[in-house]
Amino acid sequence: MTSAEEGACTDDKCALFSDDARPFQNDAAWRYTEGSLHEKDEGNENKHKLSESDIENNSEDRKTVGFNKNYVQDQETSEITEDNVWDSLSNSPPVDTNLNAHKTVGGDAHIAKKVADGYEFPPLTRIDPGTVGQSVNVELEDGRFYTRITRAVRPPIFEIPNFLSDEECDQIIESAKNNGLNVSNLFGAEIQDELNSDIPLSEVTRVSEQTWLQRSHFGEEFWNRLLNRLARLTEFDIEVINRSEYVQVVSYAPGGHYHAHLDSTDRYDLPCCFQERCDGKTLTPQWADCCRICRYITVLYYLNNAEEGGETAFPLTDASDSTLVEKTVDLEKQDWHNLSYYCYNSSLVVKPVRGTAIMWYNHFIDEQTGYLGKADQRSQHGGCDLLKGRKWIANNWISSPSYEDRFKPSLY
Ligand SMILES: O=C(O)CCC(=O)C(=O)O
Ligand SMILES: [Fe+2]
Repeated sequence: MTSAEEGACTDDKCALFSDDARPFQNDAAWRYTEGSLHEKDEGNENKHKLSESDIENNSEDRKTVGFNKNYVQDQETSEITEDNVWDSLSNSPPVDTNLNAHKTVGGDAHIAKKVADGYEFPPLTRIDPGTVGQSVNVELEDGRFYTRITRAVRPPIFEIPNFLSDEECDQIIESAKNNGLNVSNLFGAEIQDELNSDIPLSEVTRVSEQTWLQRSHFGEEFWNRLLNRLARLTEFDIEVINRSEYVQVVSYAPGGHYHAHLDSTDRYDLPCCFQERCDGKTLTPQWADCCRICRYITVLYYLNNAEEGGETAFPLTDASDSTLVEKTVDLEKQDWHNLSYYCYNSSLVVKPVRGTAIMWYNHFIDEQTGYLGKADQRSQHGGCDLLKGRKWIANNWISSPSYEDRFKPSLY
């Protein structure tokens, strides 16, 4: 199957998007797309169409209805209860009997080395963000300096203007269009159920289309350039970047959004999905049962200027411990997940500017092992309603294993 055949939607199933904005020509069936590169789900149909009246109703909802108390937390987000919320505030390792193993072998955990029969993922590091507003010149290519601006400290969130050139943005968008885009799903949950239901569009967790780009879609030269720039930006071994997930390109039409979520998961009893998928399963809801997403860093690229709306919002970033506790218990009483309503109340709101990259950490570092620790609730974020035009972004997630799996090869 060619990639064009894989990644596509038929005309009527592409109806989330207006004709002039619809770049998708080919006609394979809709399928789960979060993490699914090779499989299609013949049965999925997108019955929820984003019409002009939807968009009007959507803004009407925003004005008059307010937050729907029945809103269900994004499945990609870990369940938070009063009992475990304090865990998510600290760097403390999870209560996990496997940790005993770390104690006996942990002495050399911080020495990264190539091993004869494979690769050892190095322990994790974090760039010191300094203070909000701080600007540092970093040499991301030989002789070429970029500005890295601190936008938040907990977690560190950086903005790097002009990280991608206009030509590079165009090339990524073109490759994505050629590859074909499909309705976006959630890790472990079918968005189709929400789209098919009667709930207003503003209550649907994620409304966008996406595709995955591999090295071959970029071409060797562009890929290597990007890899090097990313390695210098993240201060990671180039092999760590190379062993991470493919690049996810996402496109939003007016009314499109992605409510607040974590990009990673917090299940310590499961292997990382970039290293293992159970029984060869490739469709997200299935593999969500048997592996967890391990995205230490998100690097998000804005590929165009969203005409109006479409900001990336971080509702909890830099929140005090007490605010975080207050905001993450009793989730059914919370309003901050729904960015159709909450966007501009968020602690950080980033306007999409073509070529800019934003980068942040989704996990703490486990203090005992130096490897992947708990997910950081302050990294909750999402895309606000796009009001006009079209928004194109790409996610470059930097995957990282647990200490125990540091020798396990990546599937990428
Ligand atoms: O669209 C945005 O600004 C955020 C997208 C996002 O968080 C995601 O795709 O995981
Ligand atoms: Fe995200």
